[in-house]
Amino acid sequence: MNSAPAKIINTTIDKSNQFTNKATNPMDAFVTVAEMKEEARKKLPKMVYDYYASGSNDQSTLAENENAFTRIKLVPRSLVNVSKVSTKTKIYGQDLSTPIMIAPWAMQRMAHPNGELDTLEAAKEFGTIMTLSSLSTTSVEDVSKHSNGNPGWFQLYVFKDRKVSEDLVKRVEKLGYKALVVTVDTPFLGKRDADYKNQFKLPNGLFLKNFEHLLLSNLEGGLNQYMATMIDPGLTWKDLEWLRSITTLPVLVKGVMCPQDAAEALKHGADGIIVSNHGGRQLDTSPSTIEVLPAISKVVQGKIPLILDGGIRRGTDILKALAFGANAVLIGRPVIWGLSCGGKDGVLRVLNLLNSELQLSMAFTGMNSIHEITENIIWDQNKYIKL
Ligand SMILES: Cc1cc2nc3c(=O)[nH]c(=O)nc-3n(C[C@H](O)[C@H](O)[C@H](O)COP(=O)(O)O)c2cc1C
Ligand SMILES: CCCCC(=O)C(=O)O
Repeated sequence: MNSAPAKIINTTIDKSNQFTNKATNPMDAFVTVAEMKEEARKKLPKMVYDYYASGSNDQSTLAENENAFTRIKLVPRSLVNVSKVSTKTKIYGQDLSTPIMIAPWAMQRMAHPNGELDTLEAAKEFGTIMTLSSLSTTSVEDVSKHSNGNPGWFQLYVFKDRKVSEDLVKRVEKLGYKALVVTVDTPFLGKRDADYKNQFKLPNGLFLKNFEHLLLSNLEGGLNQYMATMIDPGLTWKDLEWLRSITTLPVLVKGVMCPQDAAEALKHGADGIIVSNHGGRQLDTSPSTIEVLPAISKVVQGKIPLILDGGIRRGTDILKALAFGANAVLIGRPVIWGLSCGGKDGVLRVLNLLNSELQLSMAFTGMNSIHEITENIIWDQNKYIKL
């Protein structure tokens, strides 16, 4: 018997952040980040999809980033007035509609012709911040111009030739970027097997736009060789002081996975810490980010903003990160899939889905605002048996 094709029900999210079945945009057909990933897989060339999706080696950290969230249980609370749940928050004095920000990810024009510009538009429309990668396929100048001089944050890879990095820092400071995110987990690029097999290279017509003038903009020798040639593996904590001396922008350190490194970051004047294992793309078999967050939060003690990324695919994941001490989260792959599926509208859909799920899970745990969220909403058998 032939069964009729399943009817697609488009689900939109209304002003009070509830899911309803009124379609307004084709992107509303997607109800989960996982569905958007599957659509992106079908749409993108294999070489591009593999580069975006891959983790390093056996991809066990990539999987663990997601699985660790599922193992953590939340405690439902009843009869708390949750008629006015708000996800609003602030970072460095800037108002945000959500604690969800957009992680730096390289080469966005492989996902959509408008690349970084569409991601930025979605971030701004939603009331959040995008961090632009050093390795963008749109220049820092064009991104800034597109946002009327308010482009968000900038991610810095420190080059062997310090002058290249110093010039870039000066450029972004002048162009209105509001913070520098220095990535410290990439002295070399992790071994992502699929990129070797596919002999990854930038598709014709795309370039690393920030370095065109230096002839550092093509990747003919492959990603690993490019990074090994350009990036300084000799970077140390002392260089954080150098970086702070050449800019007035807040400097966040991205790629901290151990409490001792968090202490070093504080000692050397970091203005923020991003707990990250680079989305499972660097040291395989390192722990998930949510697992190490409590120990790092204990060191940071709220002195500077603490942000987590890695494996966030649901609103409940965000709630758990906030409960363990993060002030905000970054999302990487969900945005990649959103941009691939529908440009700006696709990224907006991802932000809407995750924020609505976050809001719903806040209501179920009796939380009305971001700053009320503590570890008390995490199920801990020992704690509850003792009560
Ligand atoms: C395709 C891709 C490119 C990335 N490029 C950069 C980059 O240029 N700079 C950087 O600091 N991190 C980069 N990252 C890491 C992300 O900023 C972030 O740490 C990671 O994606 C978070 O994990 P998630 O994808 O599970 O959300 C990249 C990640 C991916 C998947
Ligand atoms: C040469 C591209 C490196 C960008 C990056 O950080 C990543 O792919 O994880």
